[in-house]
Amino acid sequence: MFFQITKAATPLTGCRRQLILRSLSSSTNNIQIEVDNKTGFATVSMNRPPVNLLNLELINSLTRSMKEMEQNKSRGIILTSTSNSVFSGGLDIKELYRPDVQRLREFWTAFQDMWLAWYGSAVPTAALINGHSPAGGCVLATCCEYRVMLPKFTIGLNEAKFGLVPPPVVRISFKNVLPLRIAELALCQGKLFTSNDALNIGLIDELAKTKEEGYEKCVKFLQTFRKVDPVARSLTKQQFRGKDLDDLRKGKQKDLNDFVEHVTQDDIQMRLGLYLEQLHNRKKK
Ligand SMILES: CC/C=C\C/C=C\C/C=C\C=C\CC(=O)SCCNC(=O)CCNC(=O)[C@H](O)C(C)(C)COP(=O)(O)OP(=O)(O)OC[C@H]1O[C@@H](n2cnc3c(N)ncnc32)[C@H](O)[C@@H]1OP(=O)(O)O
Repeated sequence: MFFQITKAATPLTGCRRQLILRSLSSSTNNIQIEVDNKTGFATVSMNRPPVNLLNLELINSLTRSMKEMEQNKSRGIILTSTSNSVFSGGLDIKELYRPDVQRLREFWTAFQDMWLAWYGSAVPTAALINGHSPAGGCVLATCCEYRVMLPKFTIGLNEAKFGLVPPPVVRISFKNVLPLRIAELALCQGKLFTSNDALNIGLIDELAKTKEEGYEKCVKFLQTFRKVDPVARSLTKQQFRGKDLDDLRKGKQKDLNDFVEHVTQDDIQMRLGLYLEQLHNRKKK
């Protein structure tokens, strides 16, 4: 059992009573889970300040949360973050830079497993994108079935901008949401879309002015399945996503080997080092 249950009012929905489930599995408390008493929907909030970078521990917590909620027969999940300005800053590049190869392998295997768990989840999912969502953040959002985003943030796959080739597991869910031509162009350009542009191309489904409004829109989406048989719903989703999931399951080892080979190249290490430096110095200029 990973979670302890306590009752509390939630910052998300004012005075509505919710069950707050806190992860006990991780000493870092990098995920918070709240279950709405009324709807039975769970809100999973990434909580790794300052910008919810996906390191090995956060990735594992996300996978475990999904498995736990599936076992508990959750009726719907809303993925968001505790930050006011960032949904997730994507992969923690420190995991990729000058890596211990054993940990790098563990890291990428964990990322593959997280993607399989969220993209293939039996439970309906919605992303409440309450901040910037580049790269790995966009992957998580596109694994969900519906996306509601707050204004004036950015979302997209920007890997090409800093010299990385997005691996299949990064591309697939993006391709599942967008027309192929738009997806191809955006990936080749390493483009980050503003919330408005993301709405216009269909990368997100709705805009919301506030987190509370976004939450209500996600709830409304999840409620569209209220009268649908959950097994039929889940099997239908599997029919759409099954090939993508099978391809990764079958190609997992090759994908891992390609990833490690690519990331550990001298040229890629140099680019990663420069990018980290650039991020660190961004605000000093
Ligand atoms: C054949 C092919 C086979 C294999 C292919 C192999 C490899 C491809 C592999 C990888 C795929 C990767 C997907 C990814 O997710 S890569 C990560 C991409 N993420 C980004 O580019 C986001 C960068 N960050 C930002 O733009 C901003 O930080 C922000 C908009 C998310 C938030 O801005 P803020 O102003 O709120 O916060 P900052 O001050 O900028 O950041 C705080 C702190 O965090 C550091 N940081 C930010 N992002 C990262 C990161 N992704 N990794 C590591 N560190 C990061 C930043 O430097 C600050 O730290 P310091 O205060 O400077 O110490």
